[in-house]
Amino acid sequence: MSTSNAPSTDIPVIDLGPYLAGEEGALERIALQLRKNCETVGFLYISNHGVSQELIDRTFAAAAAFHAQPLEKKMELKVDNAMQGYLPMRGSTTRTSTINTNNKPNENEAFFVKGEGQPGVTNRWPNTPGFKDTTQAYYAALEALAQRMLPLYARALDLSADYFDTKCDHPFSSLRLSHYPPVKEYAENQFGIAPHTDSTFITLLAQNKVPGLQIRRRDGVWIDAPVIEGTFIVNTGDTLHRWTNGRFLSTPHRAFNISDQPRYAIPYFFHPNAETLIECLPTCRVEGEEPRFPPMTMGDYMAWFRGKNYDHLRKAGPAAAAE
Ligand SMILES: O=C(O)CCC(=O)C(=O)O
Ligand SMILES: [Fe+2]
Repeated sequence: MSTSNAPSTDIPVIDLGPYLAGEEGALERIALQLRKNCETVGFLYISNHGVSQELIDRTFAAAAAFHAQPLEKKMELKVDNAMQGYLPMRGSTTRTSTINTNNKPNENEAFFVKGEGQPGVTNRWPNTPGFKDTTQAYYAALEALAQRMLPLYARALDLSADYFDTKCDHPFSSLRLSHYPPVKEYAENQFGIAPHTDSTFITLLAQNKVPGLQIRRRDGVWIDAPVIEGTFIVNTGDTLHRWTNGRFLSTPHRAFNISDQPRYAIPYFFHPNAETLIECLPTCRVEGEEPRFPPMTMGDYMAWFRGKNYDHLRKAGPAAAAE
């Protein structure tokens, strides 16, 4: 594994407290901080976000308990065409990545929880104690947080504060509970999760006790993502990148586990509604130029993304991924 010794980039922590408390002027002030970060890094840290450490810890524990089960038990909930359920070890290869030619499967397994009421979704739950209650509470807390952040993104883009609200009021999101077993030595071009940018509007990633996440700076150097207790990492994804005509950056990242213990990650992937059209925002058009990305609904974009990256959908063909 090619870790670097480069010093970590100075990524400021954005304190959401004043905004969440409704303090006057906080929306505009924090929106400006957000804009600066998204135009230069696309990988930010938020503190005072209102999600309890107890719930975060419980969700990590739910991930650990699920993955500790025998394989046959996990396979009873094998991932379906709506991407709900258990994705077996090496069940994905990140082929949509524009930053690396990923040709080896990711050395992780995962369980996906989807929002109830999403097209084609019926969540199936494992019997591990408290799993459903914990993951649903976590899902709901992070969905609410992501939605609270929408006015910040809207103002950062000089749009009315409620611009994204109706476009993201039944989000096409998911919670992923990943397990990366320790790997002493990764093969050439093999990773816990291969270099990629997320498909999302934003991803909310709880801090991990086991290191392994790296981000690629704009100068091409990979650095260990700083671990800052009490913060979430907020990662701009490709949906927001496309929507802003490339103005907001989606930062390349990857993960390994070279520790001697299992590593779990619990990213919440926030997407707009399936039917929302992702088309160059009015404030991001460049005079006299065509937008950089063709318009696409969120649902179509995700069908393309999933059909490429997840083996069971790749084998089933495009119709299955669009379900
Ligand atoms: O394992 C991590 O820390 C990051 C996971 C990730 O980037 C992803 O699941 O998209
Ligand atoms: Fe990611």
